Amino acid sequence: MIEQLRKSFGSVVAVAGIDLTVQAGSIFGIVGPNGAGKTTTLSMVTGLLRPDAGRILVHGADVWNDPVVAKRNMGVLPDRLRLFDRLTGAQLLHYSGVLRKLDRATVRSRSSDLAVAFGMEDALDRLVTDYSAGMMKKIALAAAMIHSPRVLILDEPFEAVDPVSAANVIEILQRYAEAGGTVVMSSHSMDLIQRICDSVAIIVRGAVLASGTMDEVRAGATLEDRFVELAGGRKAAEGMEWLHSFSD
Ligand SMILES: Nc1ncnc2c1ncn2[C@@H]1O[C@H](COP(=O)(O)OP(=O)(O)OP(=O)(O)O)[C@@H](O)[C@H]1O
Repeated sequence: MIEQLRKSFGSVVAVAGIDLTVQAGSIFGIVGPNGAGKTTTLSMVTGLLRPDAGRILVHGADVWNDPVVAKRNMGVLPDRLRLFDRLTGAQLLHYSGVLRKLDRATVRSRSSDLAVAFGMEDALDRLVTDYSAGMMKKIALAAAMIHSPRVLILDEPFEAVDPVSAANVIEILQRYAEAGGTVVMSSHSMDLIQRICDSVAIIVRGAVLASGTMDEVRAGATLEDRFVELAGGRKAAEGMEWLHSFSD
């Protein structure tokens, strides 16, 4: 649950008083135009960025007053991946599990399950720094899941991920939610959010313009149409004639 969350960077108001309630066992999507405040919101929710005001409760624990308990319940895929990329994929999963107090045997068996699920069996012995963008995303996602948290907070989880891997990840997330896990994810893919999320919030200029179940927010239209309508519509491609005048 997020209550009256606010954050400014100098004169830029990134998050202007956001309230959201996410039901346990649901997949909740956050969508919004570039610069709307999605990453800033998720960074505050995961304890990476201190809010100017507001409160975030994760299964009853306040992220900023009771961080150890709140963070125990969370698996996080941050926006800009800052991975320990001089490790191999296997080592990264190992340390992610051990830091979460899993024993070595559990880490080993979960790592191999995750490698199969994410199609990364052949990559685990290679350095993460040599991975492609999509592979980095997948290993970071695997690392976020290894301790079986109650809540997964995923910033753009499908960016750069190929369609087969994305389908596998979607199935994993759906089964996780059916078992009672909660997923909060941001994405620019309207089709994907519409297809897999139970509930959604549309954030524009740091404020929630619509939130609720997918059907409530869509209100008979597609999510993409509602998004474009609320985000201020499309700009006509006028005044760019120079682009068609080819400089050669
Ligand atoms: N560390 C920072 N310092 C200064 N301004 C910031 C910082 N982080 C974000 N902002 C500003 O806050 C606003 C919201 O940014 P944010 O990254 O949350 O947007 P977003 O919705 O995640 O966008 P995108 O879809 O492009 O990832 C933007 O105007 C951005 O320039």
